[in-house]
Amino acid sequence: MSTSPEGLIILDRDGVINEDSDAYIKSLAEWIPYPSAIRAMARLSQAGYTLTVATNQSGIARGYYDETTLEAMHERLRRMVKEAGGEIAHIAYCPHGPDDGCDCRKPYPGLLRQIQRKLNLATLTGSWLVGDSLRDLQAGEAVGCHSVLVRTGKGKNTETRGEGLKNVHIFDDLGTFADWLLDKKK
Ligand SMILES: O=P(O)(O)OC[C@@H](O)[C@H]1O[C@@H](OP(=O)(O)O)[C@@H](O)[C@@H](O)[C@@H]1O
Ligand SMILES: [Mg+2]
Ligand SMILES: [Zn+2]
Repeated sequence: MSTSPEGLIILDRDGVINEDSDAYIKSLAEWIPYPSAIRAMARLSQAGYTLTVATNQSGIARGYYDETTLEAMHERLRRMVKEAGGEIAHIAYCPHGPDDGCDCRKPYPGLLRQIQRKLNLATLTGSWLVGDSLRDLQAGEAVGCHSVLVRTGKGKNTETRGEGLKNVHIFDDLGTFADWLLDKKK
């Protein structure tokens, strides 16, 4: 099924799909999804939106966990969304640290360009970027996404700081954003 940019949703992971921690999410046991987020992902998927994930995972570069552990988290995420009736088209992650000079660590848009290539899209303009940190929104803005901030994870702090939040839709959580988007689609 081909995707239009407007039908593409790019989700940040930690703090949007699952609980975040200042100590990083270092194991499968520490990866605790928000039940409402899983349900929201299934609803959006069933409504025809293409779901993708773009996540910074500097914990790999820092040696806190490895890519096998990360993949186990993502397998569980894919399975939970599938069991709820939805699917995830692609999960893009940056394993690098802040000093590695990569182009995929948000706020750089490299992960979003990876998703664009994977889905064979000519542009990401008009897609939806949902995050809890300013760097998520900055990555999306760099490629023309609509910016959505959720108050879960670091989102409340991001909102309070207020910097760089022009033209940003703000919702309590992914489920509330899904309600709004699906209502808008009617
Ligand atoms: O929110 P996404 O992008 O899915 O993932 C964020 C995580 O990779 C971690 O990113 C770290 O930032 P630094 O990478 O240390 O700047 C910290 O914010 C951690 O609390 C957080 O768990
Ligand atoms: Mg996050
Ligand atoms: Zn990177």
